Amino acid sequence: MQIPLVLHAERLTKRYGRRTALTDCDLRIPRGHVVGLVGPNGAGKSTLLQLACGLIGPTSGTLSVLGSRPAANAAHLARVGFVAQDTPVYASFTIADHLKMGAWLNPSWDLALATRRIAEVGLDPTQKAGRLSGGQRAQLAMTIAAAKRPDLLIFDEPAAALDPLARKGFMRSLVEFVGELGASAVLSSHLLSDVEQVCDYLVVLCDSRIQIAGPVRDLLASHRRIAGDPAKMPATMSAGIEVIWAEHGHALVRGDAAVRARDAEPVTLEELVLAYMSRAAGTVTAPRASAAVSR
Ligand SMILES: Nc1ncnc2c1ncn2[C@@H]1O[C@H](COP(=O)(O)OP(=O)(O)OP(=O)(O)O)[C@@H](O)[C@H]1O
Repeated sequence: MQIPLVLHAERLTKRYGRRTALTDCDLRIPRGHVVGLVGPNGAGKSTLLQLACGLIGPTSGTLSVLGSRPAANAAHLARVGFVAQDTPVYASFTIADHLKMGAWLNPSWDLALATRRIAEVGLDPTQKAGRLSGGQRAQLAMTIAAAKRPDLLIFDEPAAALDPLARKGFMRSLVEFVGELGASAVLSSHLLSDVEQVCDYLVVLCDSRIQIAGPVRDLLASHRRIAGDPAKMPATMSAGIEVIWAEHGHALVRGDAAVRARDAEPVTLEELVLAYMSRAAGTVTAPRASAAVSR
């Protein structure tokens, strides 16, 4: 039986004039995950999320979301909740106005869920949204997205401007919403600790290209850190080991042989992400071993 995909991209490319934001991206992300989308500034993360919401169209290649073209019709739009980078709200509307507007715009609106969450996070429904703090605004934007009862929640760095405590509360709410709705989620973030805390699937995007994608557990299981002189590593590597990144006498390597290698140590999610980001940025100090492992 084929597992339904939440995002399926094939050779997805997006150009803005002469600038390329996404290049030949292939992705097959099964439903039921909380996906962490990470990469440096300008990597193409927001572009990918905006394509998934149907806010922009691809230059070439294809992307399907929950099995359909993004924003294919009203019914499909209702299945996707989006929280944008700046968590926009209507400044002169109260929180209660926002909930009323949500009910008016969304056929599947869950007013009980929205009202309960607003109370749980300590917001006053009569307060004007323009007077909310960044953290409160983020909670309101997430509540509105979740009260649509979507199958997919998309977050574009919504917690970036929040202090650590507000971010913790936001992340907890995110996990609770996903659990309560039985939804999938995609979250772009620069904060690897957040990704580590809530995501069970990772996509690393650098310089417009997917570097690696997969369930966090599988990725951690297939990579190791080994000690040695990076300059000599390719010569000492056996077939089936790919050097992702090497520096300061250590290398992050991938492959079955790497996992079995003597003295190989487990890697953290942060080490894994930084290794792929360093490689994409061209700061690799050791060349790849000849027997590269396919993605
Ligand atoms: N509307 C636009 N017009 C022209 N270029 C754009 C536009 N939107 C994005 N870009 C360019 O596309 C590339 C990818 O941008 P994008 O915003 O998707 O990256 P990002 O990974 O989300 O970055 P950040 O982490 O800084 O938010 C960048 O080079 C950016 O300058």
